[in-house]
Amino acid sequence: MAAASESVLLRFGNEVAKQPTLFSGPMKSRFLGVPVTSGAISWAGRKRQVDSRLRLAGVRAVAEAARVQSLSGQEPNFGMAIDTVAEEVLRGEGFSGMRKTKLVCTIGPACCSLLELERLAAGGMNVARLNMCHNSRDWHRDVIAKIKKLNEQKGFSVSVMIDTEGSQIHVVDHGAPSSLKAEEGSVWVFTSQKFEGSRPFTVRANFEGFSQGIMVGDELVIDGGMASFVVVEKMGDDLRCKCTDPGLLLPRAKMSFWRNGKLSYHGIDFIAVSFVSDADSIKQLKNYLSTSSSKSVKVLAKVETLESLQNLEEIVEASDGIMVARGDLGVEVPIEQIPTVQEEITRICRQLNKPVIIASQLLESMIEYPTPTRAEVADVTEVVRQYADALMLSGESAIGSNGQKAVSVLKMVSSRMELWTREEHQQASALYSYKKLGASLADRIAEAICNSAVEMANNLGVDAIFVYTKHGEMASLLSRNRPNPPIFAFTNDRSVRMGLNLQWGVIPVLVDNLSEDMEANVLKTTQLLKTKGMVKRGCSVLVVSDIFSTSATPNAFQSIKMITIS
Ligand SMILES: Nc1ncnc2c1ncn2[C@@H]1O[C@H](COP(=O)(O)OP(=O)(O)OP(=O)(O)O)[C@@H](O)[C@H]1O
Ligand SMILES: CC(=O)C(=O)O
Ligand SMILES: [K+]
Ligand SMILES: [Mg+2]
Repeated sequence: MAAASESVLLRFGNEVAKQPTLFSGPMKSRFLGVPVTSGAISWAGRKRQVDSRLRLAGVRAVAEAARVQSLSGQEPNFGMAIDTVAEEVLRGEGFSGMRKTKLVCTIGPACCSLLELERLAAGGMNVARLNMCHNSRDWHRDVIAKIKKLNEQKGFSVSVMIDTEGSQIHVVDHGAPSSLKAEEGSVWVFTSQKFEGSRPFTVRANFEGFSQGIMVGDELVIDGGMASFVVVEKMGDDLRCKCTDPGLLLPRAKMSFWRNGKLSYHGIDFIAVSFVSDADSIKQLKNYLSTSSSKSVKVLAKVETLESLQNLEEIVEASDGIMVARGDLGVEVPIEQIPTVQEEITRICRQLNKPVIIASQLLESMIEYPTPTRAEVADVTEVVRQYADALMLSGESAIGSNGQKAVSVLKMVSSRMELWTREEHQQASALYSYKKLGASLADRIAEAICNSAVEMANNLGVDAIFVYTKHGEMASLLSRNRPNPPIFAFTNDRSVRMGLNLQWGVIPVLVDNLSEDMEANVLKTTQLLKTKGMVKRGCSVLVVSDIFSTSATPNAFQSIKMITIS
């Protein structure tokens, strides 16, 4: 057999071991015999850390003999979709050119044409944010359609986030202590009259003029789509509304009106909820979504009030991610506290394995001027140093005249800081992350495997991590460790792919099919990447998976394996 590549396969059973059995006996030397590409540092010393971490985690590793594996032989008709921007970078600069910090751009009048959107996507936008506070729903629907078109026709992978209306919208309350279900066809009165307790089918709005300008036929949307009504009658300032889309009415829900056509949630990947105060509203929205056709939509909580800071951990736990909305937050808390609050939120999100976006005023001056201030560059640099998942542009892209340029500034500044942490502070930051992270999540096995995999990847100096993942969980756990090499997450679930667009260092790749045979998955995907010129001979890759290993091992197995591209 030609020694095209040598690999070691480590299999981790799902049960917790009583005895640490890792790396004992002959396996040790075989393992140390893995051909390692440049960058492997002091492996023998580091191995002890890997050992002890895995022991601590109680993971039993069944090490298989080192095997020679040839990655030749192509599978016909195996489809794979990877963002065209990532593809270009890979071809040109290789794995080391991949940016880790993700970019969110708010879409507004300055960038809503197909051409402008394409420029933003080509410039590196990973997620497009649509703020429901502005413009009509037809406008939003049109932008979403354009993004979908670009993804389909030009090979981009831009996720869509809608940001529900915030301070501008009305808060309504039905007075009952918990949520009420609005059934389809039921008729409710929305009133600004104050009353104690609750009245059947009555919801009060917090603002007297809430119905001004509203016409019969308008649509009333609760919490960005939790439930919808159509206005059937105006009675003075009150509105009689019939439920058209059943759902839950939370105490203190947010209400907005729509006219002419319905905002379709089709194709939306994230809902960012403004002015979240506790975990309940997030839980209820997620619960509602889970019973609707929008199951896979991820719910992000915007932290922008004092209350949300007081309930931070429960909010982070309940949501699929956080946006640090520094604009409104800066109104609620003294602005000198924003930097420390931001760092703390970022830390908690990473600890609890939830992506975090830092938003507002990152490059504010660029709304008008073509270059950022030094202070803005320092701010962005600090966000990247704190290892936030994503940076967000607001007015810079939505209404500014230098949107593309602002994106390229974010890209440059983040790439620079990422390189610096990688090369110059590699060890220090690795130690920092380990001390801080610890084992804190529910799935401690997966967590321990991913922590160890990242330590291995960093120490072995591999060029990339490939993770084969059904639900994205392992990809996100790897990302949480902020590894030096980029993480390619292969999944056969479109919504998993779009959801991972927000995660630090993850390049989601959609594949036709993930087999239970890991060898086949690795072979097919690697071969295809090679054929497309995206990986080169000699690259070393650490492979992690949460997919069944072989038919001989009927239980779910997770594995770590190192391969060298032949
Ligand atoms: N779809 C849009 N149409 C018109 N203007 C927009 C649109 N989206 C954003 N803008 C403009 O860009 C500015 C910044 O946008 P952004 O959505 O971040 O506002 P924001 O008020 O900070 O958000 P939020 O209301 O969620 O706190 C807004 O003040 C608004 O003037
Ligand atoms: C983005 C946002 O909502 C804020 O900064 O307030
Ligand atoms: K908003
Ligand atoms: Mg806000």
